[in-house]
Amino acid sequence: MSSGRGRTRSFPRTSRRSDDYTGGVPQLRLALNQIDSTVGDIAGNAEAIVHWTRHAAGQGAHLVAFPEMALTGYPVEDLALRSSFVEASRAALRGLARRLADEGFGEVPVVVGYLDRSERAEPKLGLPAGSPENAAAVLHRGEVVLRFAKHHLPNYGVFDEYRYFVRGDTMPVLRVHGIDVALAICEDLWQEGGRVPAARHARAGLLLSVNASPYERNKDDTRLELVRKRAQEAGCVTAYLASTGGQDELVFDGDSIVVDAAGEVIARAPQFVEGSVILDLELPAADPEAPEGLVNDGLTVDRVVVSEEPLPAYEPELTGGYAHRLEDEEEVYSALVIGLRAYVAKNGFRSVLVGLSGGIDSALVAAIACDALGAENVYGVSMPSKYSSDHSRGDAAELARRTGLHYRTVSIEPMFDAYMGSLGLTGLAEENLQSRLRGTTLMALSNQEGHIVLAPGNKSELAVGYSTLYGDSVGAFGPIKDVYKSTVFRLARWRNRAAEERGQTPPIPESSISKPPSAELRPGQVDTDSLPDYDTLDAVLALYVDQDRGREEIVAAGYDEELVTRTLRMVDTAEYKRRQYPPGTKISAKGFGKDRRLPITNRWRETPG
Ligand SMILES: Nc1ncnc2c1ncn2[C@@H]1O[C@H](COP(=O)(O)OP(=O)(O)OC[C@H]2O[C@@H]([n+]3cccc(C(=O)O)c3)[C@H](O)[C@@H]2O)[C@@H](O)[C@H]1O
Ligand SMILES: Nc1ncnc2c1ncn2[C@@H]1O[C@H](COP(=O)(O)OP(=O)(O)OP(=O)(O)O)[C@@H](O)[C@H]1O
Ligand SMILES: NC(=O)CC[C@H](N)C(=O)O
Repeated sequence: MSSGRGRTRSFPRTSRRSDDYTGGVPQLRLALNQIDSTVGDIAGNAEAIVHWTRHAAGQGAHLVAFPEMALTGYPVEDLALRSSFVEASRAALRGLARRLADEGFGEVPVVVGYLDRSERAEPKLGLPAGSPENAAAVLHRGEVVLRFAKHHLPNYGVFDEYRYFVRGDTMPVLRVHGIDVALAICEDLWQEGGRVPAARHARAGLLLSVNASPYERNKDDTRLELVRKRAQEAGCVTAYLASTGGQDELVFDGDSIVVDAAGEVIARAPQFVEGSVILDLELPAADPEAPEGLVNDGLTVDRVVVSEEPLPAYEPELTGGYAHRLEDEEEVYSALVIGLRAYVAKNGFRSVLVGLSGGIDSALVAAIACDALGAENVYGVSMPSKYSSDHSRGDAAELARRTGLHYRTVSIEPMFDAYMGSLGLTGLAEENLQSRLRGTTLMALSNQEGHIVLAPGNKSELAVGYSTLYGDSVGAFGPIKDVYKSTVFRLARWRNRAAEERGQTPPIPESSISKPPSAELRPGQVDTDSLPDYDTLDAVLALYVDQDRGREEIVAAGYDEELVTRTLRMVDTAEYKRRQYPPGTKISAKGFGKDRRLPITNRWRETPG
């Protein structure tokens, strides 16, 4: 499913009308379609491409672009290894070219990312000829007139592109209305060398990069600086087309950028919103002396001319604009909303179920779910035991009242008594039984009613193993699994503040935010009985988990030696639990999952000395 198919949204833009406009320079109206594709839904994605091309053509665009692998969705992971999928992508691309022409858009070149296969082998990566390519093509007059593969492949963090793809060795250049447009795919901009300097050597008038760049906190600033730097290196206007939406743990945050040759921003699209940036550019005419053949870094120019004649001069109207930027908490919160919404919708569900303890984690998860899906699709269950405090029950009910989510109470006491009568458990076994009865209750209701269960664990808890296996860790999706507890507090406060500013009821009860966190599995239990305070814990975890610093370094950074040793040990011994945790939205550079891969069986310990 690609959202927004039914409606078409153009981002706000400023219009400039200049009386002294003389015209006569090569011009282009460029449409960057910041769309949300769904992995594997080739037909649905093709439909979206037609829809947005229709919109762009209706706005008079001369060149239309779609993100990296827009036709297949991104990342396709091991689907790339299945030739049936690769062939379906190739066939769909040809079909799309014909369809666009049949619908009357054949004259407008359309750049589309898709999955292809290579004639060439990549022996260094062990990839034979016929292996997949992360490719893009230009469709024009019913034909695929130019195709190319990503040159630089990302092979770090969540990316494994050496595992799949043969890299491209051409410098694709599309001549449209007498302007040379150099083309690139995502990582081509992130690494030094390759297509950026090649675009300069090829004397391109515009560098157009199609991307699928997963969201991480603060990455928008990094991207902006990157695009500005690359534009200066390429020596031409640079358009960076981003995708939007969510795919499993990844969120694509939009924020397409166009900068001039000096790196000054011409246009910046909204974050997290599907839509189209359409703008008029005045660009240098193609250089008749522009080189052919090998230009740079083993890249050979592959130039295709779709139209040599410059356009009759027209007055530029769509001259860019700068979309409103989200503040840090709003940005992270939006990513969490988009991630959950995409997961639920793209997996064919409508509603979610969450255990409401009255605590901040489940309250934040419920608030995110209400924003993502509407309160009418969120089901909360209070499952008190004999250790549940009155305020916990009250806070859970208050959350339901504030948000309007469906709410019910299921006491776990009779089940607990039945188990205790049969098994006679004590200590930790008795504590965890309560959590497991809640997990079983949620899964039973999920089976019965068809909602997916949300696991409310945060990154701090996941790091130290502070959750019960098959208890509060059950679920389909963990919306805040990459959010440290200290950020959980900030997000909850931000969400309430945002509601107040909009004249709405803050969703999260104040006492859920202000009371000391507790698992309430035994009388009077609070998290700080077994864990350091969350600010200190999170600071140590940020060094160990996110930055891979060793024990000595963390102690040298000023943290108590015993605390560091204990924390690191907890992290190390919880790997088995994390591996069994549901997927959840990534917001950091190192989320638990593909970003951080550690052996479960592992005797290495960051011990003193
Ligand atoms: N390497 C390994 N590979 C596979 N399994 C391994 C294992 N090491 C232990 N195990 C197994 O794991 C199980 C122990 O794990 P588990 O049953 O989860 O129990 P455990 O981790 O021992 O205890 C749960 C902890 O989480 C806390 N908690 C629970 C619930 C909610 C919250 C909260 O505030 O959110 C906190 C609770 O207070 C307690 O400290 C045992 O069956 C053990 O055999
Ligand atoms: N009484 C309860 N009723 C319903 N669900 C519960 C209850 N107690 C715990 N849970 C579920 O188990 C999860 C773990 O909760 P717990 O109270 O152990 O600690 P927590 O990690 O501090 O979470 P929270 O901040 O949501 O309380 C909760 O988020 C909630 O989904
Ligand atoms: N799809 C890609 O090539 C993405 C890689 C790039 N470094 C990014 O995170 O944006």
